[in-house]
Amino acid sequence: MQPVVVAIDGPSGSGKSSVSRAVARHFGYGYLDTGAMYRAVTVYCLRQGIDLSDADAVVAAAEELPLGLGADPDDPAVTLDEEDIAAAIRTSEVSAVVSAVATNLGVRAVLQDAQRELIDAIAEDWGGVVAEGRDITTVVAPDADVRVLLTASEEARLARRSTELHGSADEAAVAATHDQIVRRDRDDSTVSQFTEAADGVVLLDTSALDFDGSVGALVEIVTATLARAS
Ligand SMILES: Nc1ncnc2c1ncn2[C@@H]1O[C@H](COP(=O)(O)OP(=O)(O)O)[C@@H](O)[C@H]1O
Ligand SMILES: Nc1ccn([C@H]2C[C@H](O)[C@@H](COP(=O)(O)OP(=O)(O)O)O2)c(=O)n1
Repeated sequence: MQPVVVAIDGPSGSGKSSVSRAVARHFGYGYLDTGAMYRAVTVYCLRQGIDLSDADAVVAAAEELPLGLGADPDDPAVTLDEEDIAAAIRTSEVSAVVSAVATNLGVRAVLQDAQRELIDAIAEDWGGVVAEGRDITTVVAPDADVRVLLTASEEARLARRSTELHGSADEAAVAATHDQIVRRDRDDSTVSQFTEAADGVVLLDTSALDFDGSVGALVEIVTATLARAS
């Protein structure tokens, strides 16, 4: 059996990470969070005192990054030199500046190459991989067996992230989340196209779905696409 590659893209708060992990678990596949790689470069630069606006220095950091990524959807470990940085990459400080790294085209080239290798290796080890990010369906793995753009309305995405970070989706909490969703997507979309489904990419809008409904819908798309191809 050929290993299966499932590519998922989408804007912030659409549910890429959580839904992709659940879908990987369902099929027994490995999981790759490509956003964690941009975040890890950011943490590394902040710790080394590298100015994020110094494009060449940030590319050099991406090239020498001592990164470890676990593919287990139940425990997607992220390490730098063996140190667990899973929490460090998710701080608001990192979320606020990660787009400066993600819009560095030299960094993107380095990480995209690494992601292609990881996708092949994880798919081989696990029989399949669910890889998620912003440019997986279009640039990193355009030949993936299943390609899905996971979206949700800005309102739904703001409410989800706000609930996750602040435990509420009231007006103040949503306002505090605005930069993380709206400004960051605007910056990120200058280098990747993740607002409209490219040719051959299935659009899954989860605005009206709860978490389990989103997982079920994605499982159905994967199952149907693989059945059609066999
Ligand atoms: N369909 C959904 N309905 C409600 N909440 C969801 C749904 N999908 C994801 N979530 C929740 O929204 C938050 C953001 O999801 P996440 O997977 O981090 O999105 P992304 O990786 O696209 O930024 C998480 O707390 C997640 O549990
Ligand atoms: N394939 C990818 C993955 C992430 N990025 C960028 C976009 C984001 O600003 C950062 C972090 O991505 P991540 O998926 O962790 O972000 P969110 O979970 O949506 O908050 O990296 C990218 O440009 N290309």
